[in-house]
Amino acid sequence: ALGEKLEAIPTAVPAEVALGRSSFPRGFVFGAASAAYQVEGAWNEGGRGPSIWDTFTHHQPEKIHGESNGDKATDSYNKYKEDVKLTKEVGLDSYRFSISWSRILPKGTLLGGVNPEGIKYYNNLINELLKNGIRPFVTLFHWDVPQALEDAYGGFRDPEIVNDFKGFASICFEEFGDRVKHWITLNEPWSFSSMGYTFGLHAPGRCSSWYGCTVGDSSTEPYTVTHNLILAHAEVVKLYKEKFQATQKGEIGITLNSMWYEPYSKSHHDKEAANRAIDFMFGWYMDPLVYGDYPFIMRALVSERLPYFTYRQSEMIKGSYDFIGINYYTSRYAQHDPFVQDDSPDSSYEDQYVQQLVEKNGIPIGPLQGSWVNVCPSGMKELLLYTKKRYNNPKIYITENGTAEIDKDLPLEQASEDPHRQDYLAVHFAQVLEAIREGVRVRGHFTWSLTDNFEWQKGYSERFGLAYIDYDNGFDRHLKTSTEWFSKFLKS
Ligand SMILES: OC[C@@H]1[C@@H](O)[C@H](O)[C@@H](O)c2nnnn21
Repeated sequence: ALGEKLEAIPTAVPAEVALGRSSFPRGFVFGAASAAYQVEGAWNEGGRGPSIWDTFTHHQPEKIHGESNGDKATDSYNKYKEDVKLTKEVGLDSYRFSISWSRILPKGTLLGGVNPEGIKYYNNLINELLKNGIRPFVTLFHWDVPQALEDAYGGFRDPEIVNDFKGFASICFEEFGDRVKHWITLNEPWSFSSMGYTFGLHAPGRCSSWYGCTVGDSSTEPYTVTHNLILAHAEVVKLYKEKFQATQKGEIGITLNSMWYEPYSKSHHDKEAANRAIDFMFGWYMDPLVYGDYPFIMRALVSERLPYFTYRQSEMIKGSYDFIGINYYTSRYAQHDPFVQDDSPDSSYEDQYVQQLVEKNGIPIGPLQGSWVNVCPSGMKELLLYTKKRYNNPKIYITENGTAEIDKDLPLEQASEDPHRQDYLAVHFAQVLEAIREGVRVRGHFTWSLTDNFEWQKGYSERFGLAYIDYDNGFDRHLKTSTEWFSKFLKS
C-alpha cells in the first residue's frame, strides 16, 4: 500500500509523491503551529505579566542553550501580520497558536485584572487570520504559567490553580469564542510535568537533587502536577460545554504527545516494556480521559504516590473532549528494565522500568534529523491505530508533527534548503492517510512549526520552522524550500 512504499524509503521520498491533498478526505485541515512564549517576544510589553518561562530563562540561563530566552523570540507580537501572510503563502488552512495567560491576566487571576492590550493583540491576530481565510486553532495553556501563581501557591502543584485556569479560559471564551471554533485546553501535560518536574529541564526547573535541582521531588511532583492539569482541563471543558458551546458552536479538546514504542526484542518482557512505556506517557492522560482513572500498571507501580480522583471528578474527566490532539515526532525501542531488590522510587520516568533506546544492534530506529527526531513514520500510523483501538476511536487532530535542523549559522540561501523536511512531511502524510483508510478519524495535521522559534532548553539552536527566521537581519522571515513542494501538495 501507499504507506509501505513511502516508508521503505523514509528519507528519499520523491518530491512528486502523488500524495496531493485531494487524496485526503474533503475538509481535512492542513495547518502550522506555534506557541506564545516561543514566538511572541514582547515579554514585558503591552501590559504582559511575567510567566515561569521568563523567570526560568532569566534566573537559570545556564539551563538554556546559549543562555538565550524568549524576551524577543521571533518578535511575532509585532510581526504577526507577516506570520499570517506566510501561512497564506504556503496555502495552509489553519494556524494553531497559544494565548499567553499572563498577557491576558498579568497577575494570573481575574481579580488581578484583565489586560486590555492583551485582549487587543489576540483580537488583531484572530481577525488577521480570518481576513485571510485562515482558521484559528487556539491552545489555552502551552506551559507559560503566570509567575504570580507560581509565587502565590506553587502553580500546578496546587489544586487552587484549577479555578484560576477556569477564570483565564472564561475570559478567552467570552472575548474570542465568537470567532474561535477550535479550542485546545492544554498542550502536552506530559512534557510540562516531566520536563518541568521530573527532569527539571523546563520551567519551573524542579526535580530531585540527584537530577541536579535544588528544589523539587521527581518521585511525587510530576504526579501531583499531572493530577491538577487533568482536573483543570476537565473543569474548563465543563465550563465551555455548560456556558459557551451551545451559542458559539465550537469544539474543545486537549493535545497529548507521545512517542511510539517498538519492543527491543520479541521477548515477552520487552513487549510488556513497550506497553508500560506508552501507558506512562500517553495512557497517563488518555486513560483518565476515556476511562476515568490512571492506567492499572501505574496504580500498581506508582502506588501511594499516584493521587486519586473522587467519583465526581472521575465522571467529570471521562469523555471531557470533542477531539484528541496528538503530537507525534518520533519512536523509540522499549527494553525491559528489571526490578532490583533495593529499588527506591526515583521518578515518574524510572517508575515504568523501561529502557528507551534509539538504536538496536547499532542501527537507529530511524535516520536522525535535528538532535532527537529519528524519522520513523510507521510510528505515526501505529500510534493512530493504537488510539483508535484502545480509546474508542476518538476524533483526532495531529496538532504537531515536524522535524528540525541544527542551526549551523549558514548563509540564508543554504539555511533555507530543507529537503529533509519535505521528505519527513511526505512520509508522515502517507502514514496518516493509511491510518484514515483503516478507519482512524483523523481530521487534520499541523506542522510544527510555522517559523523557527525559541526551542525551549535548545534555545535557537534547533530550527523547526517551515520559514527561516533571520535573527541577524531584522528577524526577517524566509519560506524554506520544502514549502515549494508543500504548496503544490496543498493545491493538488
Ligand atoms: O520540540 C519541538 C516542539 C516544541 O517546540 C513544542 O513547543 C512542543 O509542543 C513539542 N512537543 N514535541 N515537540 N515539540
